[in-house]
Amino acid sequence: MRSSLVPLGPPVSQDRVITSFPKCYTPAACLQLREHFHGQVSIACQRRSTGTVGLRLSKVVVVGDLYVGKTSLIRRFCRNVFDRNYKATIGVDFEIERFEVAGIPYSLQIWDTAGQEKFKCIASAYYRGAQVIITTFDLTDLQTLDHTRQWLEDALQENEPGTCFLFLVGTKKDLLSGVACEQAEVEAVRLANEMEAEYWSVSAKTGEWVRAWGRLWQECGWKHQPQPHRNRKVPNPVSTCRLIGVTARSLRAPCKPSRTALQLHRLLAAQRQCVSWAWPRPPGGGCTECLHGGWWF
Ligand SMILES: Nc1nc2c(ncn2[C@@H]2O[C@H](COP(=O)(O)OP(=O)(O)OP(=O)(O)O)[C@@H](O)[C@H]2O)c(=O)[nH]1
Repeated sequence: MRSSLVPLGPPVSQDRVITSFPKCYTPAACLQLREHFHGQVSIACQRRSTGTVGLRLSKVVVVGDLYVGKTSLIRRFCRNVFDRNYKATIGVDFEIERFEVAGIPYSLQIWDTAGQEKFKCIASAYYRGAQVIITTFDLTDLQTLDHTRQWLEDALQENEPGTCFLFLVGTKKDLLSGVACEQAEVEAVRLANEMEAEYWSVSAKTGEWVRAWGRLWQECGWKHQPQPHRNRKVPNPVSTCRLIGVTARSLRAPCKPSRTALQLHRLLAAQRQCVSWAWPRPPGGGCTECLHGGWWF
Protein backbone atom coordinates (compact mmCIF):
# COMPACT_ATOMS: atom_id res chain seq x y z
CA MET A 1 0.00 0.00 0.00
CA ARG A 2 1.24 3.48 -0.76
CA SER A 3 2.31 5.71 2.11
CA SER A 4 -0.18 8.40 3.07
CA LEU A 5 2.69 10.80 3.78
CA VAL A 6 2.64 13.77 1.49
CA PRO A 7 5.92 15.68 1.08
CA LEU A 8 4.96 19.19 2.14
CA GLY A 9 7.25 22.21 2.19
CA PRO A 10 11.04 22.32 1.99
CA PRO A 11 13.15 19.65 3.71
CA VAL A 12 13.96 20.32 7.37
CA SER A 13 17.46 21.57 8.30
CA GLN A 14 20.02 19.01 9.42
CA ASP A 15 19.85 19.99 13.09
CA ARG A 16 16.15 19.16 13.04
CA VAL A 17 16.68 15.63 11.83
CA ILE A 18 16.43 13.26 14.79
CA THR A 19 17.76 9.76 14.48
CA SER A 20 18.35 8.79 18.12
CA PHE A 21 17.34 9.81 21.61
CA PRO A 22 19.35 12.61 23.21
CA LYS A 23 20.70 12.01 26.70
CA CYS A 24 18.79 13.22 29.75
CA TYR A 25 20.01 16.12 31.90
CA THR A 26 20.17 14.09 35.08
CA PRO A 27 19.27 10.43 35.67
CA ALA A 28 17.83 11.60 39.04
CA ALA A 29 14.84 13.12 37.24
CA CYS A 30 14.60 11.47 33.86
CA LEU A 31 11.50 9.93 32.38
CA GLN A 32 13.12 8.52 29.30
CA LEU A 33 16.23 6.42 29.76
CA ARG A 34 16.00 4.60 26.46
CA GLU A 35 18.67 5.29 23.87
CA HIS A 36 16.72 4.19 20.82
CA PHE A 37 13.21 4.37 19.53
CA HIS A 38 10.88 1.56 20.42
CA GLY A 39 11.27 -1.29 17.91
CA GLN A 40 7.69 -0.95 16.70
CA VAL A 41 8.16 2.76 16.10
CA SER A 42 11.32 2.20 14.06
CA ILE A 43 9.64 -0.49 11.97
CA ALA A 44 6.57 1.67 11.39
CA CYS A 45 8.82 4.54 10.30
CA GLN A 46 10.86 2.36 7.96
CA ARG A 47 7.72 1.00 6.37
CA ARG A 48 6.17 4.45 6.27
CA SER A 49 3.14 2.92 7.96
CA THR A 50 2.60 5.62 10.53
CA GLY A 51 -0.67 6.72 8.99
CA THR A 52 -1.08 10.47 8.81
CA VAL A 53 1.28 11.16 11.69
CA GLY A 54 3.61 13.05 9.35
CA LEU A 55 0.92 15.59 8.64
CA ARG A 56 0.16 16.39 12.24
CA LEU A 57 1.76 18.44 14.89
CA SER A 58 2.09 18.10 18.62
CA LYS A 59 1.28 20.82 21.03
CA VAL A 60 3.79 21.98 23.62
CA VAL A 61 2.68 24.46 26.26
CA VAL A 62 5.24 26.45 28.25
CA VAL A 63 4.05 27.87 31.58
CA GLY A 64 5.64 29.60 34.57
CA ASP A 65 5.90 32.90 36.44
CA LEU A 66 6.48 36.15 34.65
CA TYR A 67 10.09 37.02 33.85
CA VAL A 68 11.40 33.47 34.33
CA GLY A 69 12.50 33.37 30.69
CA LYS A 70 9.86 31.34 28.80
CA THR A 71 9.93 33.51 25.69
CA SER A 72 13.73 33.66 25.68
CA LEU A 73 13.97 29.91 25.87
CA ILE A 74 11.60 29.38 22.98
CA ARG A 75 13.31 32.02 20.88
CA ARG A 76 16.70 30.47 21.49
CA PHE A 77 15.38 27.06 20.61
CA CYS A 78 13.49 28.11 17.49
CA ARG A 79 15.58 30.98 16.15
CA ASN A 80 18.86 30.69 18.03
CA VAL A 81 18.67 34.30 19.27
CA PHE A 82 18.69 35.94 22.69
CA ASP A 83 17.37 39.39 23.64
CA ARG A 84 18.33 40.88 26.98
CA ASN A 85 15.39 43.30 26.89
CA TYR A 86 12.23 42.16 28.59
CA LYS A 87 8.95 42.35 26.70
CA ALA A 88 6.09 40.78 28.58
CA THR A 89 4.05 38.24 26.64
CA ILE A 90 0.49 39.42 26.21
CA GLY A 91 -1.83 36.44 26.50
CA VAL A 92 -0.17 33.81 24.34
CA ASP A 93 2.25 33.50 21.49
CA PHE A 94 3.37 30.49 19.50
CA GLU A 95 6.00 29.08 17.17
CA ILE A 96 5.88 26.16 14.79
CA GLU A 97 8.98 24.04 14.36
CA ARG A 98 9.42 21.33 11.78
CA PHE A 99 11.41 18.18 12.41
CA GLU A 100 12.11 14.85 10.94
CA VAL A 101 11.99 12.05 13.47
CA ALA A 102 13.20 8.64 12.31
CA GLY A 103 12.47 9.70 8.75
CA ILE A 104 8.97 10.98 9.44
CA PRO A 105 8.17 14.69 9.02
CA TYR A 106 6.74 16.14 12.14
CA SER A 107 5.85 19.57 13.54
CA LEU A 108 5.76 21.06 16.99
CA GLN A 109 3.44 23.87 17.91
CA ILE A 110 5.05 25.62 20.86
CA TRP A 111 2.76 27.84 22.89
CA ASP A 112 4.39 30.56 24.95
CA THR A 113 2.01 31.73 27.67
CA ALA A 114 2.08 34.94 29.68
CA GLY A 115 3.28 34.69 33.26
CA GLN A 116 1.43 37.81 34.39
CA GLU A 117 -1.59 37.11 36.54
CA LYS A 118 -3.83 39.45 34.54
CA PHE A 119 -3.33 37.35 31.39
CA LYS A 120 -3.78 34.01 33.06
CA CYS A 121 -7.40 33.52 32.00
CA ILE A 122 -6.47 34.14 28.36
CA ALA A 123 -3.42 31.89 28.45
CA SER A 124 -5.21 29.04 30.21
CA ALA A 125 -7.64 28.76 27.29
CA TYR A 126 -4.71 27.35 25.29
CA TYR A 127 -3.60 24.64 27.70
CA ARG A 128 -6.01 22.15 26.23
CA GLY A 129 -4.82 19.37 23.96
CA ALA A 130 -1.13 19.56 25.01
CA GLN A 131 1.13 16.56 24.57
CA VAL A 132 3.98 18.23 26.42
CA ILE A 133 3.76 20.68 29.33
CA ILE A 134 6.92 22.56 30.24
CA THR A 135 6.79 24.21 33.64
CA THR A 136 9.55 26.75 34.04
CA PHE A 137 11.16 28.57 36.95
CA ASP A 138 14.09 30.92 37.42
CA LEU A 139 17.07 29.16 39.06
CA THR A 140 18.06 32.47 40.67
CA ASP A 141 14.63 32.98 42.26
CA LEU A 142 13.42 29.88 44.06
CA GLN A 143 10.07 31.46 44.84
CA THR A 144 9.26 30.83 41.19
CA LEU A 145 9.98 27.14 41.80
CA ASP A 146 7.34 27.10 44.55
CA HIS A 147 4.80 28.40 42.05
CA THR A 148 5.43 25.64 39.51
CA ARG A 149 3.03 23.24 41.28
CA GLN A 150 0.17 25.63 40.69
CA TRP A 151 1.14 26.25 37.06
CA LEU A 152 1.29 22.55 36.42
CA GLU A 153 -1.98 21.89 38.19
CA ASP A 154 -3.73 24.54 36.09
CA ALA A 155 -2.31 23.14 32.85
CA LEU A 156 -3.15 19.55 33.77
CA GLN A 157 -6.71 20.47 34.61
CA GLU A 158 -7.32 21.19 30.95
CA ASN A 159 -5.93 17.87 29.75
CA GLU A 160 -6.83 14.23 30.12
CA PRO A 161 -4.92 12.50 32.93
CA GLY A 162 -1.83 10.68 31.75
CA THR A 163 -1.79 12.20 28.27
CA CYS A 164 0.96 14.79 28.79
CA PHE A 165 4.70 14.41 29.06
CA LEU A 166 5.90 16.81 31.76
CA PHE A 167 9.08 18.82 32.08
CA LEU A 168 10.29 20.98 34.93
CA VAL A 169 12.88 23.43 33.63
CA GLY A 170 15.17 25.76 35.59
CA THR A 171 16.19 28.80 33.52
CA LYS A 172 19.06 31.34 33.55
CA LYS A 173 21.69 28.78 34.48
CA ASP A 174 24.38 31.19 33.31
CA LEU A 175 23.65 33.51 36.26
CA LEU A 176 24.60 30.93 38.89
CA SER A 177 27.94 29.51 39.93
CA GLY A 178 28.30 25.74 39.72
CA VAL A 179 27.74 25.26 43.48
CA ALA A 180 24.71 27.56 43.66
CA CYS A 181 23.22 25.84 40.64
CA GLU A 182 23.70 22.41 42.19
CA GLN A 183 21.97 23.59 45.38
CA ALA A 184 18.99 24.90 43.46
CA GLU A 185 18.85 21.71 41.44
CA VAL A 186 18.57 19.48 44.50
CA GLU A 187 15.25 21.09 45.40
CA ALA A 188 14.09 21.20 41.79
CA VAL A 189 14.88 17.52 41.17
CA ARG A 190 12.93 16.58 44.30
CA LEU A 191 9.93 18.51 43.04
CA ALA A 192 10.29 17.08 39.54
CA ASN A 193 10.09 13.58 41.00
CA GLU A 194 6.95 14.52 42.91
CA MET A 195 5.41 15.92 39.75
CA GLU A 196 6.59 12.93 37.70
CA ALA A 197 8.33 15.39 35.41
CA GLU A 198 11.71 15.29 33.72
CA TYR A 199 14.14 17.94 34.96
CA TRP A 200 16.46 20.22 32.96
CA SER A 201 18.53 23.31 33.82
CA VAL A 202 19.05 25.58 30.82
CA SER A 203 20.29 28.99 29.74
CA ALA A 204 18.68 30.86 26.88
CA LYS A 205 21.55 33.33 26.99
CA THR A 206 24.37 30.89 26.34
CA GLY A 207 22.20 28.28 24.68
CA GLU A 208 23.49 25.71 27.14
CA TRP A 209 21.33 22.59 27.09
CA VAL A 210 18.62 24.31 25.10
CA ARG A 211 19.28 22.31 21.98
CA ALA A 212 19.36 18.94 23.69
CA TRP A 213 16.29 19.87 25.67
CA GLY A 214 14.50 20.95 22.54
CA ARG A 215 15.36 17.73 20.81
CA LEU A 216 13.75 15.90 23.65
CA TRP A 217 10.57 17.92 23.36
CA GLN A 218 9.79 16.85 19.90
CA GLU A 219 10.50 13.22 20.47
CA CYS A 220 8.21 13.22 23.43
CA GLY A 221 5.62 15.16 21.55
CA TRP A 222 5.88 12.77 18.68
CA LYS A 223 5.50 9.72 20.87
CA HIS A 224 2.58 11.29 22.64
CA GLN A 225 0.43 11.82 19.60
CA PRO A 226 -3.13 11.13 20.72
CA GLN A 227 -3.52 7.40 20.12
CA PRO A 228 -7.20 7.27 19.14
CA HIS A 229 -6.51 9.82 16.50
CA ARG A 230 -3.62 7.93 15.03
CA ASN A 231 -5.87 5.02 14.37
CA ARG A 232 -8.98 6.93 13.46
CA LYS A 233 -9.84 6.90 9.78
CA VAL A 234 -10.37 10.42 8.59
CA PRO A 235 -11.02 10.60 4.85
CA ASN A 236 -8.97 13.67 4.01
CA PRO A 237 -8.14 15.81 7.02
CA VAL A 238 -5.85 18.20 5.20
CA SER A 239 -8.29 19.13 2.49
CA THR A 240 -11.08 19.42 5.06
CA CYS A 241 -9.05 21.95 7.01
CA ARG A 242 -8.09 23.78 3.85
CA LEU A 243 -11.65 23.95 2.65
CA ILE A 244 -12.90 25.53 5.81
CA GLY A 245 -10.73 28.60 5.70
CA VAL A 246 -12.55 30.21 8.64
CA THR A 247 -11.66 29.70 12.23
CA ALA A 248 -14.02 28.37 14.83
CA ARG A 249 -12.97 29.54 18.25
CA SER A 250 -12.45 27.25 21.17
CA LEU A 251 -15.54 26.93 23.33
CA ARG A 252 -13.28 27.49 26.28
CA ALA A 253 -11.82 30.66 24.84
CA PRO A 254 -12.79 33.82 26.69
CA CYS A 255 -14.23 35.41 23.59
CA LYS A 256 -17.64 34.51 22.24
CA PRO A 257 -17.51 32.54 18.99
CA SER A 258 -19.23 34.01 15.96
CA ARG A 259 -22.26 32.24 14.44
CA THR A 260 -20.22 31.04 11.49
CA ALA A 261 -17.57 29.74 13.82
CA LEU A 262 -20.11 27.89 15.88
CA GLN A 263 -21.73 26.37 12.81
CA LEU A 264 -18.35 25.15 11.62
CA HIS A 265 -17.58 23.90 15.05
CA ARG A 266 -20.76 21.83 15.09
CA LEU A 267 -20.14 20.61 11.58
CA LEU A 268 -16.72 19.37 12.50
CA ALA A 269 -17.94 17.85 15.72
CA ALA A 270 -20.68 16.07 13.77
CA GLN A 271 -18.04 14.65 11.45
CA ARG A 272 -16.20 13.54 14.58
CA GLN A 273 -13.10 15.33 13.43
CA CYS A 274 -12.29 18.58 15.14
CA VAL A 275 -14.07 19.55 18.31
CA SER A 276 -12.27 22.67 19.32
CA TRP A 277 -10.25 25.24 17.43
CA ALA A 278 -7.79 27.66 18.92
CA TRP A 279 -8.26 31.37 18.61
CA PRO A 280 -6.39 33.17 17.22
CA ARG A 281 -5.78 30.53 14.60
CA PRO A 282 -2.11 29.66 14.08
CA PRO A 283 -0.88 30.60 10.60
CA GLY A 284 -1.03 26.98 9.57
CA GLY A 285 -4.37 26.18 11.17
CA GLY A 286 -4.55 23.67 13.96
CA CYS A 287 -7.12 22.24 16.25
CA THR A 288 -6.43 22.28 19.97
CA GLU A 289 -8.36 19.07 20.38
CA CYS A 290 -7.12 16.76 17.68
CA LEU A 291 -4.28 18.89 16.29
CA HIS A 292 -5.52 18.44 12.81
CA GLY A 293 -4.41 20.96 10.33
CA GLY A 294 -2.66 21.15 7.04
CA TRP A 295 -1.63 24.69 6.51
CA TRP A 296 1.35 25.03 8.69
CA PHE A 297 3.90 23.69 6.25
N1 LIG B 1 21.05 36.01 32.00
C1 LIG B 1 19.96 35.46 31.48
N2 LIG B 1 18.85 36.21 31.32
C2 LIG B 1 17.75 35.63 30.77
C3 LIG B 1 17.74 34.26 30.40
N3 LIG B 1 16.52 33.97 29.93
C4 LIG B 1 15.81 35.11 29.99
N4 LIG B 1 16.54 36.11 30.50
C5 LIG B 1 16.11 37.50 30.70
O1 LIG B 1 15.00 37.47 31.60
C6 LIG B 1 14.05 38.46 31.22
C7 LIG B 1 12.68 37.81 31.07
O2 LIG B 1 12.72 36.93 29.99
P1 LIG B 1 11.40 36.51 29.15
O3 LIG B 1 11.81 35.40 28.28
O4 LIG B 1 10.81 37.69 28.53
O5 LIG B 1 10.45 36.03 30.34
P2 LIG B 1 8.99 35.38 30.25
O6 LIG B 1 8.95 34.27 31.23
O7 LIG B 1 8.65 35.05 28.86
O8 LIG B 1 8.08 36.58 30.79
P3 LIG B 1 6.49 36.80 30.58
O9 LIG B 1 6.26 36.93 29.11
O10 LIG B 1 6.16 38.06 31.31
O11 LIG B 1 5.78 35.64 31.17
C8 LIG B 1 14.56 39.10 29.94
O12 LIG B 1 15.19 40.33 30.25
C9 LIG B 1 15.58 38.12 29.42
O13 LIG B 1 16.63 38.73 28.69
C10 LIG B 1 18.93 33.48 30.58
O14 LIG B 1 19.03 32.30 30.30
N5 LIG B 1 20.01 34.15 31.13
